[in-house]
Amino acid sequence: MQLKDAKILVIDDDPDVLIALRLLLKSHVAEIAVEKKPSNLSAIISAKKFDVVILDMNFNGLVNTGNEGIFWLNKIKELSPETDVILITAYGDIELAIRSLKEGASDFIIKPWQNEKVIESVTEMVRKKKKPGAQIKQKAGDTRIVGESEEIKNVFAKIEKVAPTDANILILGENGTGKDLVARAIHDNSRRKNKPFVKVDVGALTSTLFESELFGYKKGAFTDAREDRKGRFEAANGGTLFLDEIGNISLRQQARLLTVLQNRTITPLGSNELVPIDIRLVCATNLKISELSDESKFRKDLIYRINTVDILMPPLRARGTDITLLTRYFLDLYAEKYGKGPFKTEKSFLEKLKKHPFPGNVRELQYVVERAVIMAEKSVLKDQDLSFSAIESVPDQQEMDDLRLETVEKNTILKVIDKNKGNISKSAKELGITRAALYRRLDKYDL
Ligand SMILES: Nc1ncnc2c1ncn2[C@@H]1O[C@H](COP(=O)(O)OP(=O)(O)OP(=O)(O)O)[C@@H](O)[C@H]1O
Repeated sequence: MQLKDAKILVIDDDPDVLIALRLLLKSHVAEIAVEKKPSNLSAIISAKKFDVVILDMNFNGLVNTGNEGIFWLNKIKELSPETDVILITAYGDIELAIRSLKEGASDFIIKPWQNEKVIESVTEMVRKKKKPGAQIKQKAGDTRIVGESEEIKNVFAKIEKVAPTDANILILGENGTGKDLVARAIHDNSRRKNKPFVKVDVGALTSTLFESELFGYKKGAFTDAREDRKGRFEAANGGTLFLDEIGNISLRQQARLLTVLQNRTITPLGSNELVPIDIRLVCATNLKISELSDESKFRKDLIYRINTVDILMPPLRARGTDITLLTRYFLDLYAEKYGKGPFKTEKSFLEKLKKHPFPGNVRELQYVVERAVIMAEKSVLKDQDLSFSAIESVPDQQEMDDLRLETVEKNTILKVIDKNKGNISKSAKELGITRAALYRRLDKYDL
C-alpha cells in the first residue's frame, strides 16, 4: 500500500499537536482524522477502519491502569488488530515506549519530533500493508483463506463448528485446494492455538524415518542416533499434529499409528518408556474417500479413528467467483512482492482463467498469476499474459477415461489371443470382431 492511499487517525489531548500533525500529513495521505478524547476511540474505529493511529502516551486522564496510553493501545488493537499504532512519547519515557512495543505498538516518535521522522515512520507502516482491493475472507485466526463461493462458505462454517472441539479431522481434496490452510485454521481457532502446530508429510517418509520422525529416539537406538531426539508426537504435545498425505502410508505404518491413537502413548525408539501424548489430530489426503475405503490399502479401524469429522475441499473449478477473487488477491500479493503494478485486467484475462480446468487448483492459479506478474510489461493484463504450465496440465477426465478404455481393450485382446494360443481367427470370433478388425487393433497397440 502507498502513503497516498492511507487513512490516519491522530489522538492527542493537546490541540496544538493535533493541528501540527494534521498540517504535516494532510498532503501526503488519503485521509487524516484527529481526536482529542481517547474515550471516543471505540465509536471512531468501529465506524471506519484506519491504517495507522498516532497515539499520545501521556494523557492527563482518569484511567487507572498504569499508563493510559497502553490502555488505549490495547483498546485499538482489540477493535482493529490490523491497524498500526505509532506512539508519541516524551523524551524521558523510552522505557514506556519499549514496553508499548511489546504490547503491540508498531513504532514510537519522541517529542519534540522531527517532521521527517514522522513521515518516515508512517510511510514504513503503510508500505508493509497490502493494497486494498481484494476482499479477503479473514477467517480462522491468522489464516487467510480467500473465498466467497457457497462451497467455500460451507467449509468456513464447518471449520468454525469443529475447530473448538477436540475431534479428529480428516481433510479431503485434490492437490492444491488449500488443505494445509484448513488444517492451520482449525488449529488457530481451537483452544490449542497457543500450543504447537506440527505438520508431518507422512506420505514422504520411508518406514524407518516414519518411526524415528514420529516417535523420536534415544541416543544409540541406531547407528546415527548420536543423541536423544523428540518425535513429532511429543513436539506437538498440547497442540495439533497435522499428518499430510495420510492415504500414502503402508499397512504397517497404519498399524503403528492406530496403536498410538488408541493408547495415547508413544515409545521412542530404543526406549522402554511409555510417553503420554496429548494431541489433536488433523489428517489430509488427496485420495477420495472411496479409495480410502479399499481395505487392502487402508485399515477401516484407522479411518474411523482419524475421521470423526471430514472436511471436503472443493476443487477450484467448482468454486464459481472464487477464481476472480483469488486472482485479484494473488495479483496484489505478487505486485507487492515484485514491486510492480498496481495491475488492472482486461476481460480476456479473467475469461481465459475461468475457462481453464485448473487441475492443480489454487496452487496452479497462484503460480500462473505470479508468472503473469513477473513477465508483465504493462499495467493492464490481457489473456496473452497468461501461460499454463505443461506440468500442471494433466489430461482432463475425458482423456483419462479414453486411456483407461484403451488399456482394458488391449489387455482383453492379449488375454484372448493367449487363451487361443495365438490363433487369430478363433480370437477374433471370441472377441466378436472380424479378423481385419483384430489386425487393425494389433497394429494400433503395437502388439
Ligand atoms: N482459499 C485460498 N486462499 C488463499 N490462498 C490459498 C487458498 N487455497 C490455497 N491457497 C494457496 O495455494 C497453495 C496450495 O495450498 P495448500 O498447500 O493448502 O493445498 P493442499 O491442498 O494442502 O495441497 P497438497 O495436497 O498438494 O498438499 C498455498 O500456497 C496456499 O497458500
